[in-house]
Formats: sequence, structure tokens, C-alpha cells
Amino acid sequence: MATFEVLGGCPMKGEITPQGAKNEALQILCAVLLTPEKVTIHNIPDIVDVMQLIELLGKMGVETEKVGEGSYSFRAVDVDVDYMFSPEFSRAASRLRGSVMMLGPMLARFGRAAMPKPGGDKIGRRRLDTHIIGFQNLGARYEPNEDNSLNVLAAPDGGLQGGYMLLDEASVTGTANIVMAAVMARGKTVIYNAACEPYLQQLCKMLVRMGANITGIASNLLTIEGVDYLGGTTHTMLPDMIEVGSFIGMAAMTRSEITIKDVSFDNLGIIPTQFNRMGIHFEQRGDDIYIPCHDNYEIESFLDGSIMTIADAPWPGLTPDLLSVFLVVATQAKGSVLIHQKMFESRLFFVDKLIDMGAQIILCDPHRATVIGHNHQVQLRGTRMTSPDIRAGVALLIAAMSAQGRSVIQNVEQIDRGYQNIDGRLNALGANIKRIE
Ligand SMILES: CC(=O)N[C@H]1[C@@H](OP(=O)(O)OP(=O)(O)OC[C@H]2O[C@@H](n3ccc(=O)[nH]c3=O)[C@H](O)[C@@H]2O)O[C@H](CO)[C@@H](O)[C@@H]1O
Ligand SMILES: C=C(OP(=O)(O)O)C(=O)O
Repeated sequence: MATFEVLGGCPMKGEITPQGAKNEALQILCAVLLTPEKVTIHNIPDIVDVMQLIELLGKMGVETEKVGEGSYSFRAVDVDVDYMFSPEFSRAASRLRGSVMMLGPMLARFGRAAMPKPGGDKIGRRRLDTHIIGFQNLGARYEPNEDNSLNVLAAPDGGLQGGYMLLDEASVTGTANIVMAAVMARGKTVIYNAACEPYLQQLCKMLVRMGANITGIASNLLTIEGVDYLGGTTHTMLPDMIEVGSFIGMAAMTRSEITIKDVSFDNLGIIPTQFNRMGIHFEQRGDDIYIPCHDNYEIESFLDGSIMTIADAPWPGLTPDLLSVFLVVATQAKGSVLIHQKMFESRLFFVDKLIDMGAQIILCDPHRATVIGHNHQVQLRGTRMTSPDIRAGVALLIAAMSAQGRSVIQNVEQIDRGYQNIDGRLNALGANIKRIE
């Protein structure tokens, strides 16, 4: 088990560049299965989940070649469809969530596909209904195996057929999966209540460059006219907005002065405003964000004077992946906030550790926590903890970096799933994080 030893109280100074976006990479990599032609992708983050997906593509017969730092070329000429039905595939695919998005392209191009229950963060129920019902709306047959351990899908004779669908929820991976299935279906597909985060916009734009016909990109109403064939392309991943948000929170809480380079500000949506409402202010300098040292920051109240709520919502609402960061940052703010994690029911339990460290938090129920900030009057105390998921892991790292004394964070494999060389990059700015096992 990998472990970090963190010495708190070391403010950072300097510049940091966000990695390519994890959740975009997972969609884009699955899309290479849609064409036998070469697809070259730049700004691929070197993180565990993404590398596992590239390895999985290789095992399926996709030729993969590293062509530069963070750049790979792919050619899906001889794809071994049967491999998807093997126990070896199941073992590898169930290690990450993103593998689920192989279903759509495989169904579109080869007419059949299989997937075990995907992995990813254990943060509550993560059902696949939206994906499967979407495929069924395109005429696919859904045949789970006897013990329900494998989701098997088959296209009808003549291939998938476009249709209208209103998604039961704006699932991110579900929308990506259905879009990738529909681009080569016969006729027109209309997807209403589609997720529309920048990652999905990036996927759709890439598919259009490959020859797909998609309108409504960036909205929740996508219209797709099926085409017979998609060709190769080149694509560059956006910077990871969750990393950008994590660095903003980290800087404020540790009283650091940092510049986050090339953030693609226009694609950050409501994230900057939400930090502003926490009393964290920064300057946009071109496409960089400069965060001055914050002696303190005060959470705004709502206009009627009531306590602010920070809640997640489908894009363009606030991503759930940053709520753990907002929560930990609030522990040293002036004022109080209610953190409401609406989407996932097991993502707030890490607050026990923050309470052990001296934070004032009331876990109201699995979805809601009230945080009463210390306004830096009381420092958190270093402690020993375990990272339960990627984002809680980073929240604990932020807590440890701001705390008095030494902390130990175990299971940092969870953090490594989503953050590239996080210890090395933060140490370069003055943090004190040692990887000890
Ligand atoms: C690999 C990847 O891209 N993972 C992201 C993706 O996961 P993923 O695509 O798995 O998440 P979904 O968008 O399907 O749903 C997430 C959860 O939110 C609930 N839900 C979803 C939509 C909705 O309108 N209402 C609602 O309550 C779902 O029931 C589910 O419990 O999107 C999540 C939501 O942004 C992020 O946390 C994950 O980091
Ligand atoms: C929940 C996340 O990832 P995944 O969907 O891959 O588990 C995340 O990135 O915060």
C-alpha cells in the first residue's frame, strides 16, 4: 500500500500546470475503437486509470504507440471482440469506471460487446441503467449472464437503429456511451437530458472531426445523423478542471501564492465563482489563474442572510468531484457552509478524519455536512488516515498540508488514480510530502 508522509505548514510558491483531464481522457480513449484509422491524442495524463485503459485497448488488439510525452497514436484495425467476453478482460475492466465506455463503440462497430460491473470510486450506487436503456433505444438486445456479472449487448440484424430518447438522468459516462453507439447507427438519434460537460463537448467535437454528424453540442439536446464510417483524427485533451479546483483550494487553505498555468478558464464553468463565494479570490491572467496568499477567507451568506449551501448538480452546475475539496477548505474559512452531495451517498464519510484532526463538522446524513470554519484560529492536527477515494484523498492531503505536524495518508493509490505525480509536483512548489512505501 503506497503511503504519504506529509509535514504540514509549508506554504507553496510558484507555478503549476494542470494535467490533461482524466475524465475526458477516458471517453476519448474509448472512441479510438470506432475507426480502423490512426487517431493521435495529446495531453494524456500519466495516471493509473488512464494507463490501465490504454493497456486494455492494447490487449483488445488496438495498436498503441507512445509518440511523445503525453501523446499516443492508436489504430484499431484487428480488434478482438471475443476478448471482451474473457475473464481476463473482466478483471482488467472492473478496475476502473472509464472502461464502461467501450460498450458504445464496440456495439456500433462490431455489433456486440460485454462489460463486467465497472470499477472506479466506491462512492455509492453507480448504476448503468441509463447506458443500457439508451442502447436498447437504439435496438440493442441486453442479455446479462446468469449471475449478472457480465452485461452483454448485441445489435439487431442490420445494425443499431437511431431513435428518440429522454435519458432518466444526465449521466456523464452514459451520454458518452450512447453518443458513441449512435454515431454509426442507421438514421437519426435524438438524446434529450444529455450530459453536456466540456468533456462531452470535446468527445462530440472529436467525433465530428472523424466524420460524425452531431448537432446541439454543449446543450442537453443532441441530434445525431448516423454515418457508415468514421476516420482518423488528432485530439488534444483539456486541462483537468478538477485538478485546477483542487489546486485553488489547496493554495487558499495552505496560505500559498501560486499560479495555475493554462487552465482553459472558459471551460471551468461555475467553479471559479463558487470559490469566490467561499471568499477565495484570484486573478485571471490570460489563461492562467494567480492566487495570492490568503491570510483568511470568509464564506458569503445567501442574500437573505441564511447559511450558504454548496451542492453538486449536472453541468453547468457544480461537479460533485470538487465537493470534498470545498468541504476541507471550509474548515479554515470564516463562517459556515452546508455541503450537500446530492449525487453520491458515500462520499462524505471521510469527514470523520477531519473531525479527528480538529475540524468542526456535523455530518447531518450521508449526503450533507455542515462545516463551521476555524478562520485559522485553530490549526488542524496531523494524524494517520487512509484515502477512501480519489477526491476525498486529495481533500485529506490538503488537510494534512495545512495541519500542524506530521500526517500519514495510506492507500494513496486512490489519489494516483487521478492525479499525476502529485507529490513531486507539489514538492517542487515547497510542499513536504514523502512517498514512504
Ligand atoms: C469516469 C467519469 O467520467 N466519472 C465521472 C462520471 O461518473 P458517472 O458517469 O459514472 O456518473 P453519472 O453521471 O452516471 O452519475 C453519477 C451519480 O449521480 C447521480 N445523478 C446523475 C445525473 C443526474 O442528473 N442526477 C443524479 O442524481 C447518478 O444516479 C449517480 O449516482 O460523472 C460523475 C458525475 O459528474 C463524476 O463524479 C465522475 O467522476
Ligand atoms: C469519481 C471519480 O472517478 P471515477 O468515476 O473514475 O470513479 C472522480 O474522478 O472523482
